[in-house]
Amino acid sequence: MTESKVTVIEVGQAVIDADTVYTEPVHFVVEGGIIREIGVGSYVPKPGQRVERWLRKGDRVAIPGLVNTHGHAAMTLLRGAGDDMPLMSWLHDRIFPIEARLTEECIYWGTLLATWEMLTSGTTTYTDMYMMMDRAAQAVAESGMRGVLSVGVVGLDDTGRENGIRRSRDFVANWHQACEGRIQVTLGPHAPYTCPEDYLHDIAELASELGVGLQIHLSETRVEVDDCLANSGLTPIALAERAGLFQIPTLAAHCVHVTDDDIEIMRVHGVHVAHNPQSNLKLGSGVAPLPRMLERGLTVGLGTDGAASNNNLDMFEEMRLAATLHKGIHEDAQCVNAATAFRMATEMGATACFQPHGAGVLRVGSPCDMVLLDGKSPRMLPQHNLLSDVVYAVGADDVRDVIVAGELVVQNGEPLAIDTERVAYEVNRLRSLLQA
Ligand SMILES: N[C@@H](CCSC[C@H]1O[C@@H](n2cnc3c(=O)[nH]cnc32)[C@H](O)[C@@H]1O)C(=O)O
Ligand SMILES: [Zn+2]
Repeated sequence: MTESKVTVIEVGQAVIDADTVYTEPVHFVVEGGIIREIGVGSYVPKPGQRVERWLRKGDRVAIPGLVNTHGHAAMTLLRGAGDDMPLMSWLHDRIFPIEARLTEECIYWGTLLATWEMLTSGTTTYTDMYMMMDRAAQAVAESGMRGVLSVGVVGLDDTGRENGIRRSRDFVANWHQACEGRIQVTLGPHAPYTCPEDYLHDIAELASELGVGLQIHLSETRVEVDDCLANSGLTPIALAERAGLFQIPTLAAHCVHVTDDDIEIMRVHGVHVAHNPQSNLKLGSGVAPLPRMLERGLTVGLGTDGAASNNNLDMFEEMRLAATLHKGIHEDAQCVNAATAFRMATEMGATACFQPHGAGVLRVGSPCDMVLLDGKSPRMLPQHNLLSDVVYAVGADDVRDVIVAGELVVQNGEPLAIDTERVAYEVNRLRSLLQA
């Protein structure tokens, strides 16, 4: 009989999913990056079983890794470069001119900075849509993080369109399912106001040929919707449907200014949504009708967007905002409860960004993507309700250890595969280049 080599993780408490909490010591047996067994108390190895690694973390609380369903990682280099501006002038007057100066090394170091910030604040899976994405993928591969990555494309001229199709095709070939499936690739048409309808159709055809999904910004601002209606007589959602986009598994970021008809279109086609409450507030875009989208059965995850429109990548903040903002807007304290916000930041977010069934929870058969919180944090006391503490009290500062695909990637707050001093040096060097 071949010997099985397993990792055992023993913790003081665990939130398995939004409905299941262990408030006494529990162990997880992990093999091949997958949770094979969960049990109360310490683990007793089976005959013929060798425990290769034993993480004894009795003062930790395990939760599923958080899932950031929308962002542009290397925009960490643009953090603080453009504040207090609405989306369109922010993009055209501040962001695009700086992005024109970005180099391959900017994308590599900016993405590595983002993985450092995300991993140490409890995010184990994120999505990306940016440029020079081979260097971003290299950083994600090195960091140990799980990524759903796309080449952002715009189609405002023929050269850009052909170039975008070629870069997208190459990126899928080079990186889809890389690092034993830790990296997945989708297509990334930027938005309906930068990708004409026929180009969106070409992108949908390419996605169908390559067998991948896509991510796109939709109905983020009132201006976007009004312009789209004026130009095509359709909302951005209806235009995306007419372009054939929703024949492809689609993750639509923002969906702030959507009508009931738009939500019905998204429901019928199974369009997933990335809700980015902090970015929508900071850019003055508005507040998405999250309760209505959830009521109608849409799959909605949470995202930070880029660090230039947030300005951090903290999913605990995004989760708490999702659980409180809509209560205030609707004057209804039962709106988007703790379990719903937690589910959006984990299980539903994983589904939204095309992760396999079982991702985003700590059940048997799930990928072992796990965050270990400091069980001795004052924010965990007196613990009337552990899930409530995780959503309404705990923060990124309480993250101690992080495991992705069964591998320890953060220990006592330090990322194990990222040279943080070198990242800080390079990012500061590049900031002066971008400021020039
Ligand atoms: N401009 C890239 C293609 C798009 S990458 C993704 C783009 O989305 C931009 N972006 C970041 N946040 C948002 C947002 O909230 N709405 C729309 N675009 C955004 C970001 O600055 C970047 O230009 C190129 O020419 O290769
Ligand atoms: Zn975005």
